[in-house]
Amino acid sequence: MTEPGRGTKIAVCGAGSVGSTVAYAALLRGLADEIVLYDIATALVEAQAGDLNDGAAFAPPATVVGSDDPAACAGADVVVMTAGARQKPGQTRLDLAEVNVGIVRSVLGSVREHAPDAIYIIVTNPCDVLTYAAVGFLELPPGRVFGSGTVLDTARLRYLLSRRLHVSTRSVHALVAGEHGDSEIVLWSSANVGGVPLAAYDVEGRSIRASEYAEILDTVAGSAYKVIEGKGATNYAIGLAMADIMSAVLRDEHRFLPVSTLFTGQYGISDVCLSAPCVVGLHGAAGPAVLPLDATDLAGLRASADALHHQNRLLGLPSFVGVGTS
Ligand SMILES: NC(=O)C1=CN([C@@H]2O[C@H](COP(=O)(O)OP(=O)(O)OC[C@H]3O[C@@H](n4cnc5c(N)ncnc54)[C@H](O)[C@@H]3O)[C@@H](O)[C@H]2O)C=CC1
Ligand SMILES: CC(=O)C(=O)O
Repeated sequence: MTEPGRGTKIAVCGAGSVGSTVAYAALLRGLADEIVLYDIATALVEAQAGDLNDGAAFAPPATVVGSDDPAACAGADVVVMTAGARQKPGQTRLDLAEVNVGIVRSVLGSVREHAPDAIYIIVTNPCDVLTYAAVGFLELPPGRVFGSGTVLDTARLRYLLSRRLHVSTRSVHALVAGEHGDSEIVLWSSANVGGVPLAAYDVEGRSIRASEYAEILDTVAGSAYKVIEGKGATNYAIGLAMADIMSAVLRDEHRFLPVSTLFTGQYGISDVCLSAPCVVGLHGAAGPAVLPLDATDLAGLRASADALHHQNRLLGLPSFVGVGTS
């Protein structure tokens, strides 16, 4: 592992709820020496950076810069894309696709000129569609462009299962895969608690029955809708999730994380970005790894891929298989 925060630079595009919370979480974790917030809203981005710098006495040493100039992202090791429209109550993530494809293309098109060697992580929704688009137009090897994917959804699932089973979230090993959105699935066949397969887990009368799976998935997939209904946006959990992903990159942790990457035949899925566990480190995201799934999980993953594939075609995104794979 590399030392954290030695000459490292993170650039966060978009200084709204998500971008500012990602910067805050990165600051508290001591992930970089310099954190740049870039946004077209000049007053907002300067205010967010000023507010974060005012907390310097309480965090590991780092400088936060706020700028409306993409050149401020020059030399970044990691670029996090959060700029763009967010869901209004009742909207799905896919409803944002058309407007956000244009924003991601214009923002990352200019940032790439200044940060050609960075790892690019897409958070803006719909995360998988935008990751697919970005893999194409950034023309970088696919592993250097990936989406935050279902890392957040997986955290939501682990939290929910941990409450029901009265165990630490850290002892729950269960993954959400597929779309970061309505067609996501839980990989029930590989879920375990403290090494015990979830289906066989029964401690102090606490267990999860297969009959509860659908309701648990609904709760996990509905989590963002509920938060957005109440406060207009989600920001804290994605901020923490992004700090974890950036730590895996900058500290070269080689961690398995369910991030969104271009599939090239894994699970019989090609030419679409969605989440399955990938090894994340300084190189970006390698994979996805192919887990032994049962027929139900495999069918669910393929159905999620089909939904995203359909969306990519509706948007007229060209097929990018073979681009930047060297
Ligand atoms: N992947 C995930 O797990 C999650 C994704 N999101 C997504 O993150 C995105 C951002 O959400 P919020 O921060 O809540 O929205 P927000 O509205 O608070 O912030 C968006 C920011 O983007 C900036 N922006 C817009 N166009 C720009 C451009 N062309 N260049 C530079 N900056 C530009 C705006 O000025 C604004 O400050 C949304 O698409 C949301 O759906 C949110 C939570 C979780
Ligand atoms: C908004 C969103 O994508 C989430 O919180 O999952």
